[in-house]
Parts: sequence; C-alpha cells; structure tokens
Amino acid sequence: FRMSILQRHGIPGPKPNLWWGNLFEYLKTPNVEWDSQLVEKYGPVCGYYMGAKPVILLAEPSLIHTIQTNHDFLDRPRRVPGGINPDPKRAKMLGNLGVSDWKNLRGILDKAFSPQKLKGMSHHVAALVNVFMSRIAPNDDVSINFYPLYQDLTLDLIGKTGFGLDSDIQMNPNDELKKAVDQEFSKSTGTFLLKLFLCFPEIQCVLQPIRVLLEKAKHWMGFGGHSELWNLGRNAVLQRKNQPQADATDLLQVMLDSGRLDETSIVANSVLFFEAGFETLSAGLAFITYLMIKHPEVQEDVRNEIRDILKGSGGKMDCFHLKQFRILDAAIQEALRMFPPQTTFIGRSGSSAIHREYSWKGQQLKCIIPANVHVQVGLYQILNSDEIWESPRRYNPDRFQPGTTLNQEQSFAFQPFGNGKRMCIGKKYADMALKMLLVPLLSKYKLVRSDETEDDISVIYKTATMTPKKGVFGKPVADPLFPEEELHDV
Ligand code: HEM
Repeated sequence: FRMSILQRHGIPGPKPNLWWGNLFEYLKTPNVEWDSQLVEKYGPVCGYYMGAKPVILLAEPSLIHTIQTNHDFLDRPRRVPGGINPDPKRAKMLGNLGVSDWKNLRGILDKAFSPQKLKGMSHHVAALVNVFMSRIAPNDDVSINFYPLYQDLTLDLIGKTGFGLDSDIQMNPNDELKKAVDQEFSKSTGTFLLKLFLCFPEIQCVLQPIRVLLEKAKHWMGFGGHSELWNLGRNAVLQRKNQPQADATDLLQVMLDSGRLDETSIVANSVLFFEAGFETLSAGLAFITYLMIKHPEVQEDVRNEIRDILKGSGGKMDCFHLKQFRILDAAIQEALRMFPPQTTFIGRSGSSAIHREYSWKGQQLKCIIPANVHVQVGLYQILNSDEIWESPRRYNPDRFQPGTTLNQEQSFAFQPFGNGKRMCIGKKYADMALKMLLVPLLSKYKLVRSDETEDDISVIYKTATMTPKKGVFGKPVADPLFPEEELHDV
C-alpha cells in the first residue's frame, strides 16, 4: 500500500521496490535524463518513488498551468524536511518556509526587486561589468573560457547587491568570498543517512535529530559545509548595523528596513540568494554566449540592434535602453528555452486534489493529483518537447521576436523562471544583469569560434541546475561598434 499511491491515482511510472521505491535507479541516472526517460516511456503525467516519497513529474503544460495558478498549490515541497542540508538555520530560508511564513517573507523580499531598487543596483552592476571587461584580453588567436569569468562576475554581483560586500573576486583568485562560496557548492548530498531518511520517512523523528547533530558536530570540528559564507553574511549584517546606510539599495538593507526579520533570517536569506542566483545566472550567461558564438548571424543581428539603439548616446546605456533590446531579448529567451539553467526546482504541493483528463499518443487518460504530494515540473522536457516546439533543438530566436505569438501550450510551457506566485524572485534582476553584461561585451567584441568551441556543449546536471561541463570557449575579436565610447554607464 505504501508504494501504490501513484498507481491508485492513475499516474504511471516504473515499478517501485517495497523498501526503497525507485531511489537507486534515480540516483544512478542524471536527474534530467531520468525525467526525460520517464516522460518518454510513461507520458506527460508520470511518477516515481524517491525512497518512500512519491514524486509526480508533469510535462503537460495545461495541467502545469492549472497547478501554478491554483492558490491551494503554493507550497514548495522539499524532498527532505528542511532541505538536503539539515542545518536548522536553513529552515529560515524563503524556499524552506511553510506557506504563510513564505507569503510574509516573500512580501518583504519582493521589495528588493522593485524598479526603483533595481535602478539603484544597476550602478553597481555597471561598475562590476567594467571590471569584467577589463579581464577580457582581445586577441584574434587566443581562445578564452568565458564561463569562469562569468562565475566570478556573478559572485561579485550577488555579493554587492545582496550582502552589500565590496569584494575583489574578479581580480583575486584567493578572495575570501570566492573561497566561501566554493566551499558551499562542494558539499556532498548523497550521504547514507539521507538515503535512509528518504526510504523510511516513518522514522524521521529519530533520524532528523541525528542528522542535525552530525551537522553541528561537523561545524564544531571545523569542517562545516558553509560556515564561512554564513560568517561573512553575519559580519555584513553587523557592519551595516554599526554603520547604517539608509540609502543602500541592496537586499541586506531591504531586510533590515523591514524591521521584521531576526539576524539569522537575514543571513540565511542572503546565503539563499547566493545559492539561487550564482549557478543559474552564470550558467545562463554561459549558454547564451555559447549560442552567440555558434550562431554568428544571430550575433550580428544583436550587434546591429545595439548599434541602432545606442548610436544616439555614443554607446552609453541607461536603464531606459534595456527594454528596447527586443532582438537581444529574443536571443536570450531562446537560449533559456534550450538550456534552462534551473532544471528540477519548480515543485509544488497542494492542500486539495485536482482531477484531470489529458491525451497522450491518441489516448484519452484520467489522473488525480492528490493533495500533499510532491509535484515537479519537467521543465527541460516541456522546453525541449517536439510536440510543443517545432525543431526544439534548433536555436531559433525568431520564436520570441515581437510579432510572433506563442500558442497557448507554448506560453504555458515557456517558463525558465517558473510561473505563478512562486516564480523566481530574481527574474527581473537576472534579466537586467544579462543585458547589462551582453550589451557592452558585444558592442566591443565579435565573439568567434575557436578550436576549443564544442559542437554540442557538454553539460552537467546537478541537484537542481544544469551548467556547462567544460566551459564556453571562443575568441573575443575587437570590433567596437562605438569607437569613441569608453564605458557603458547606467
Ligand atoms: C538566469 C537566471 C535564473 C534562472 C533561470 C532562475 C530560475 C528559477 C526558477 C525556475 C525558480 C523556481 C520558480 C518556480 O517554482 O516557479 C527560481 C526560484 C527562485 N530564484 Fe531564480 N533563477 C535565476 C536567477 C536568480 C537570481 C539572480 C536570484 C537571486 C538574486 C534568484 C533567486 C531565486 C529564489 C530566492 C527562488 C525561490 C523563490 C520562492 O520560492 O519564492 N534566482 N529561480
């Protein structure tokens, strides 16, 4: 009975083992590949068991839309209570809160991304992009790997606009923030206890305190997974409290101004912004750059657009220009469709059940999405489905050009930042950062293939993201659109 909930609700999937469900097959296969295999074999509404926990995988855009716009489905389920890392401080992060606490905190954090705050942050973004530009050495013969440069830039951006930190990440490989984040991202998630926890949720009340104790012991012994990042965050809070900066436009100040968050909560959510923004934004930049290198005709259109829009200002850019870049916008959207950096994070669970009919391979099928079950959107699958998109593996920004409209299925499916009330809080910030980097880069350089540019970029599927495996190689060839311009101000 333990492993029959999916079957009883008309949701097909691989046969589970009575004790560990499909956990071991799941762990053997990279998660996006596992999801694609299931959708291919069992259809767009299918499921499996992570240990004893049922997971419903959805690749049916209209059902996904129904769930994402249903007010009963606001919870973001965690595979393990409090997340994979059992540090109790993490319970204060936006993604780990119950619905009512989440609503309160999201209301506070959303303020950090108002148009006014973003405009304030854009000055910092422009300054840090200038540091990035100074690291690009134009040379027709030398190939560079853009990805690590984007990783450094992204850390610098989030450090400044999140914590208010002035770091030297882009110029100093030994920068302490960089080391702290590397430490944070290198932590292991596949522990024996975690597997036991997933297989036997019935004994969670015994296992969870053991996991928490072990985590604390690791910290006491000096090899805690992310203590450095937390320490840096705590120092930033203390420093800001000692030297108030009422006009600061960063996330830290928004949290302090709310007057409703304790120190742990402020630090926890600053750390969350590193976790949620670092890999996604840097991988997004890398995938777009890769596609620009591989498709010089698209790059040329984007460069022509930059020339047209900025010619009146001699190459200088301000916030009002950002909205005008329609060709660049289409090129970015199509890149995020093909390579959504955040792959398996769009999850919901609801307090009521949804009954649904849907068709698959000419059959009319029925299913029930039960209450309190982890529903995961098969994002990569819906963005790359040949039933939804024509030639989905072809990079074709025309799909998103003004004047072309997506059909209803495509508009429900196109959600690299998620959808509904729980969609990505950093979407507008990411959009601003992507354009504020790509415009100066492409107005100074033509990016061309090198011998190291991969024909098909190899990727790694991580817990919730996909990132380039080897990097993104190409040659920046100096070809300035604005010979006189010096800096792209905002
Ligand atoms: C290209 C860059 C990015 C992509 C593709 C991306 C994608 C996503 C996706 C798919 C979700 C899940 C949404 C849902 O469940 O409907 C999400 C959530 C989230 N993202 Fe992003 N993200 C990006 C950048 C950022 C940045 C820069 C930040 C922080 C500054 C950020 C912070 C968050 C947070 C905090 C959540 C959880 C929101 C909640 O549960 O209320 N993301 N992101």
